[in-house]
Amino acid sequence: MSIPLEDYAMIGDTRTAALVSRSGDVDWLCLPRFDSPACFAALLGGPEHGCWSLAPRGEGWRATRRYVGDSLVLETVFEGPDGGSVRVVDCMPVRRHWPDLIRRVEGVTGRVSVRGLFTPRFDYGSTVPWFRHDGRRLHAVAGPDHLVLGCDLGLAPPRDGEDHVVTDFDVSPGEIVEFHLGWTTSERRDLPLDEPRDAVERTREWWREWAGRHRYQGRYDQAVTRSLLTLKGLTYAPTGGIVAAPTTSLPEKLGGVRNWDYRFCWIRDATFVLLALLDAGYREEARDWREWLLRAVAGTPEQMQIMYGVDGTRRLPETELDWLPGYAGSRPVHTGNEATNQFQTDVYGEVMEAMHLARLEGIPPDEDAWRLQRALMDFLESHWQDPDNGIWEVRGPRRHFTHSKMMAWAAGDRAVRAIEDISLDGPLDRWRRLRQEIRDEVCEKGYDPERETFTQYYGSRSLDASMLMAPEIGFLPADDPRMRGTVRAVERELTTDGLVMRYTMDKHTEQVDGLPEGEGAFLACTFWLADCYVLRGDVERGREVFEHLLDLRNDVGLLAEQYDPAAGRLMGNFPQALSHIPMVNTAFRLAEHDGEAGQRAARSRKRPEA
Ligand SMILES: OC[C@H]1O[C@H](O[C@H]2O[C@H](CO)[C@@H](O)[C@H](O)[C@H]2O)[C@H](O)[C@@H](O)[C@@H]1O
Repeated sequence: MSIPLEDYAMIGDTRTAALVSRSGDVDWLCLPRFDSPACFAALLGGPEHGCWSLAPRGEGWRATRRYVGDSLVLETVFEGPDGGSVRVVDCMPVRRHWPDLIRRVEGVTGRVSVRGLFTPRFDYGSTVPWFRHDGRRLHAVAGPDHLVLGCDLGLAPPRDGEDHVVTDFDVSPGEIVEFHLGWTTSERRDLPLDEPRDAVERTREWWREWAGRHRYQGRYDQAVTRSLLTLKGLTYAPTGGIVAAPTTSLPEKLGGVRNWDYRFCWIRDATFVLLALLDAGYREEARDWREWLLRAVAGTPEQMQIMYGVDGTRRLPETELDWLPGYAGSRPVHTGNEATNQFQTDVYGEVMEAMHLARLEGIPPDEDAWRLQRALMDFLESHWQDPDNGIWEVRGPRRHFTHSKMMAWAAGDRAVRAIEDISLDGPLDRWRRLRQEIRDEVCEKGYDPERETFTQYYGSRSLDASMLMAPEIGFLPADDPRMRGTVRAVERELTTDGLVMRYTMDKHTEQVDGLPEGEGAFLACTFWLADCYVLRGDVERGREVFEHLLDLRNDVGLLAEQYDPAAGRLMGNFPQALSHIPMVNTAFRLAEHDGEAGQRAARSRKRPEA
């Protein structure tokens, strides 16, 4: 049985990220960037697929861990049955040149025997490297990759016939042993590794300074700060792109086939991150993301994709890694994502919203931005009536998804507002008419008056929790009877143990999404339900849902995409931006009601039209 996702923590350097387990194993790390092949892939198999463990020897050790202050520096304390204890500090210095990972072991009490077991496997666990010892450091090389491992104790080369490196040592109180792992390309013979001692402190300080700049002030400060740090950790600094999660193929159902690669930039997810960061006051990241977007989508609007690689790469072919058994046996394991080629109307609304808010927030204008927006509107005017794959990226036939049309309305609305509020130049009357036409159609075809709810797609009886976003985007106020009815329907038909499934799962599901049914409750949808309560004035009910979600975070404050209420486990890729974004949003919303924070971005002042 695989290690529960709850047992993992993320460390990262804003270019890639590693998952470290509670028992001291680095089980996932892609180098040099998020979407590179993993050199430690035990997460999706076993230690033989790449793992670096560092922990006290023997049985009976109890681990407690935390991030050191507001940082991505992880500290795990192991306490032994005989009173001995040792602290392991893990971090990835925010990168200047080469990616590196530091693991520091500190003796706390007693004399403790520690074992390091270094088993790199390149290309997602498939390639055993050649090891070389240069008298000081250990080198593991294969194909394009070269890992360099240093340790102030010195390291022995692997023993004959062995393809891993064992380091046994003892530490007493106050003693420190540091390991420093760097990556470079294989043609380089060596790597100038930084002096690690103060790298840990510098890394901690870098994150502390970043976290200290947000403007949330309220009772959920710790949760908000951790979510913001996680979102920053999912940012690819060189380009401003933001990945949906640092992992691939963590299943939406244990043993299931819904296993996808999330190490890419979805326009939708990245826009939501941007809005949360803007709310929190991070304008630099917002500006970088806007620049990334403008570069990524450059070209004709017909060619705009719903996701790109971190550097704007367009082709992300979906392939199976058939040698990996998968997390808890969940196969296939994928790299790349076929959803790249889908048509999803909502992204036009998200781009229009992001650009509009960036302006309202005073992000310095970019002359290409409005030109791009006008081109997108031209495209949307003749394509909003096309069926699409929807927010959930169904792999079944395209349909008229109600959420997609609502987001087309949002695109029209932001285009109109850009002219009305900011005096940009455009066909105001035409866009006003378009906006009205879409609204009328959605309210007629996407709403079931008999059941008093918006439905998943025109004419269907299925429900979809994405409808809960209608008040947030300004389509209808939360206390509109149609929204109240939709909330009742979601409570009745999509909610299990207080958590919301994203859409109706029944015998028709496979026809709609093209995949066998079965997955956990979708955490972002549950936050959206909380938002609906708060927005219509049921603040305590919203708070209850929010605090229930807070309880699902693991001990270091991280959430996956989904939660399986029956198994009591986090499911899906981890940690997931789409879950941490609404954590920030809902906390801001509650803070406004509590009178705790009045400085949220302009977005909160926007009120839906009836
Ligand atoms: O469930 C099928 C789809 O699942 C993935 O998409 C989900 O994750 C995306 C990234 O967070 C999110 O934007 C989308 O709304 C989610 O449904 C997967 O990437 C798709 O390939 C898959 O069809």
